[in-house]
Amino acid sequence: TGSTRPQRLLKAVQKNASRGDPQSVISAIDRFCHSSEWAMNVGDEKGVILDSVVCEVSPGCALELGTYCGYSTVRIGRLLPPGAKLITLEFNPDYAKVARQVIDFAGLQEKVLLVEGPSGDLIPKMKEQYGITTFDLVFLDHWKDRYLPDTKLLEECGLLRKGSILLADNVICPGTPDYLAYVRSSPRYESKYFKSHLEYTKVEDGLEKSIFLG
Ligand SMILES: O=C(NCCc1nnc(-c2ccc3[nH]cnc3c2)[nH]1)c1cc(-c2ccc(F)cc2)cc(O)c1O
Ligand SMILES: [Mg+2]
Repeated sequence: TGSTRPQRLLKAVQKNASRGDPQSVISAIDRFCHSSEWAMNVGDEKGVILDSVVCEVSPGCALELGTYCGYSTVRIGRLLPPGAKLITLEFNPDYAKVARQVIDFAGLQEKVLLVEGPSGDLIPKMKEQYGITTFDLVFLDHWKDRYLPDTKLLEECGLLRKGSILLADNVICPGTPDYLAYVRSSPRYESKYFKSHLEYTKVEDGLEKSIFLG
């Protein structure tokens, strides 16, 4: 049987990147997506905005919802301060299998914990199972209809503190209208839109950065 797109993306990393060099992994995936097959990574243009927020927050503890092939996991992981941790949740076992190999190839396995399962079940277990108090940064990039329920779940589980940053991908395309309305209208968030484009295309998309006010 044929390979899947994530498997072909992984082959491109193994062929064109250097083991232990996260930037070469990022470049290999971007080259693959620009010149061979589109894939739903946050991409190079929105990736620069993601990088700037990660550097600004310099999180001791970060959460990613939606690993896919691990592209944004590597982008975030390579910028974490020493001793910091990134937990990334993935529902699809085939995506997780590829992502683990991409994260390992980049040499970031000590900083990143990939957990398989549905976010709705895993978020309430974060404190007891992974010893999390609160997340300094949350990157939302999973199913677009899960952004709002999972944000409410993070609030209810006491996983956000005054100043925690939520950064959401795809708020225009495919779009997350209920999430956007919530963070932009709630007095508990200060929200800002970063206009960009859907990865590897000219279609409009953007990231929404929301500060939890407690
Ligand atoms: O669906 C997306 N991303 C989500 C994948 C995923 N990868 N993992 C999950 C998961 C879902 C539950 C989960 N529960 C716990 N972990 C979970 C992970 N979902 C996505 C789609 C597009 C896109 C745009 C235009 C198009 F024409 C077609 C597609 C662009 C993007 O940047 C995306 O991020
Ligand atoms: Mg996305």
